[in-house]
Formats: sequence, C-alpha cells, structure tokens
Amino acid sequence: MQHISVKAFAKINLGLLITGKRPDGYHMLETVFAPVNWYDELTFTSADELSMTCSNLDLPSDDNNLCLKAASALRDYAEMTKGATIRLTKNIPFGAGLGGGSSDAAATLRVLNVLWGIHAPSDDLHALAVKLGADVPYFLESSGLVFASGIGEQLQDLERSLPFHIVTVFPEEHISTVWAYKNFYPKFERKVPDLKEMVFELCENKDLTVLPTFENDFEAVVFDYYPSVRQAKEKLLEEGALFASLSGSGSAVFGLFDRQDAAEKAMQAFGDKSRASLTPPSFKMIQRS
Ligand SMILES: C[C@@](CO)(OP(=O)(O)O)[C@H](O)COP(=O)(O)OP(=O)(O)OC[C@H]1O[C@@H](n2ccc(N)nc2=O)[C@H](O)[C@@H]1O
Ligand SMILES: Nc1ncnc2c1ncn2[C@@H]1O[C@H](COP(=O)(O)OP(=O)(O)O)[C@@H](O)[C@H]1O
Repeated sequence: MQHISVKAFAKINLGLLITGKRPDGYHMLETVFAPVNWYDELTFTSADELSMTCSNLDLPSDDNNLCLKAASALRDYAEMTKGATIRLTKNIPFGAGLGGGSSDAAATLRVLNVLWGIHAPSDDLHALAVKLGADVPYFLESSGLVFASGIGEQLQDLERSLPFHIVTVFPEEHISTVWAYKNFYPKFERKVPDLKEMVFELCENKDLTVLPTFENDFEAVVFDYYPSVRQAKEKLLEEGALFASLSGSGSAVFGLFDRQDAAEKAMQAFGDKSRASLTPPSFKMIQRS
C-alpha cells in the first residue's frame, strides 16, 4: 500500500494591485507571492475508493473540500477511477488570505499525479490547477518569491528571496475572498508600480524606501469592516516591523522584521502561538513529493 506525506505551505502577498475586471467577473491583478512557514500536512494512501478526513471539523470532508475537488479533477482528466484516502491535518487558518485551501489542492494534484502513475505533463496540471483556484498554480509550480499577473495564474519566478523575518498573524476573522472582490474600492486608473523592480531593489539593495509601494487593494475595505485586522497591522508596526500589510483578501496580516529578536518579541505580543507564524529570511517551500 503506497503512502506519501507532504506539507502544503501558505503564502502571503507582498503588494496586491487589482488592475481591472474581466467579462467573466474575475479580476486582473499584479502581486508578489511569498511562501511562509505555516503549513498543512497531508497523507495520501492508495485505496479502492476516494475519501478524506480533515482535522478541522469546520471544513468539509466531502466533495466541497479542495483536496477532493483536485483528486476528482485528476481522475476525470486521466479517465480512471483509482482511489486514495487523504488525511489532512489543517494548521493554516482558512478565510485568511494565506491560500491554504489552494495549497492543499496543489499538493493533492502533485502527489496523486505520482501515486496513481498518471504523470500528467505540467501544462495539463496547470490547466487543472487554474480551474481549482486562481492561486493554485503558484503552489503547484513555485517554491519562492514569484510575480503573478492575469488572475494570479501567470507566474514569473523572481529568483530572489526576502532578507527579512516574517511574522504572520491570523486575527481570528474568516473573510470570504468572494466578499472581498465584491466590495473592495477599485483604483483601476492608478499608475501601477513595477513590483518586479521594487522586489529587486528590496532584496538586492535592501532599499527600504520601496516598501510603501507594496499596497494591498483589499486593505481599505477589510479595515473598514474588520477593525481587529487594522489593529493587528498597527500592532506589528508598534512592535518594530519595517513594513506590515494585509495578506491577500485577509484576514491575516504580516510584518517584515530585520532582526530575529524583534520578530520573536512581536510573535509573543500576539499571545496564542497557533494563530501566528515566524518565517526566517530566504524561506522556500521545500516539501516536494
Ligand atoms: C485574493 C487572492 C490573492 O492571492 O488570494 P486569497 O486572499 O484568496 O488567499 C486570490 O486572488 C484568490 O485566489 P483563490 O482563492 O484561488 O480564488 P478562486 O477560488 O479562484 O476564486 C474565488 C472567487 O474570488 C474571485 N476572484 C478570484 C481571483 C481573481 N483574480 N479575481 C476574482 O474576482 C471570484 O469571484 C472567484 O469566484
Ligand atoms: N482544504 C481546504 N482548506 C481550506 N479551505 C478549504 C479547503 N477546502 C475547501 N475550502 C474552502 O475554501 C475557502 C478558501 O480557503 P483558502 O484557500 O484557505 O482561502 P484564503 O486564501 O482566502 O484563506 C475556505 O473558506 C473553505 O471554505
């Protein structure tokens, strides 16, 4: 009985600029994905049927779970009906803007593609990933700092890594991505800064003056409706973060620190460890099946 265990890491968005809306309702955006040291754990075991368990009972363990959606999409693609038992230990908060569900879906595609002996080419897996979620291709194909455009599926590896300690905090608010895209305040006329260039200046020259460029277009509406999220960002700055921002559509916020002791002190200021994570400089998603 084959058995594969992997980690599915979370991401933050360093800058998130929404530049337009497509006829199908999806929004065009420019963003930089960065992996953080917060991960779900998944175990896949060959079986006759396809099923899963999830440690977080607030999440579905049926076809509404992105793991089973990914597994079913792969079975349909390969026109086969092999089974597997998927065990998900959920550590990444959901509705947090951390991409946890998308990361789980990507891990499922990657592992079952091997476990079931399908060996689908990467372009085909990419097409399946995009249908599962705009963020899924990032987790499937990348391990580090990536510029994303389109709806978030067009990826360019920036071949750089952040020289900062990252403190990521979940302020106990579940925010729906759909709600955020429906209610954000559009700034489509804005001159869009070159996030790739800003990342180069930040990582290569440690030019901190570029940090205000990394705006998140969801922040204004999220802070209006969820004051606790604004307060979490302010607290990170009070604790000495060089920069702090909402991640994705929220509610998680992250702060960049140049010193480990300041980052660890900031972690402690947020109390309960299970709702915060510390990522070292130059972090990459290393777990690959
Ligand atoms: C906002 C971002 C930023 O990285 O991440 P999260 O905050 O969810 O982590 C992403 O754009 C979320 O990607 P993902 O969570 O995969 O979204 P999907 O499941 O594909 O889409 C959920 C819904 O969000 C809206 N959506 C999503 C992506 C996009 N570029 N434009 C959109 O308008 C659509 O209404 C869609 O039906
Ligand atoms: N395995 C999963 N992990 C997290 N969320 C899941 C999963 N399967 C389905 N979902 C649903 O997908 C939604 C988005 O999850 P997630 O990708 O974690 O969003 P976000 O990046 O906004 O936190 C959740 O609100 C949840 O209802």
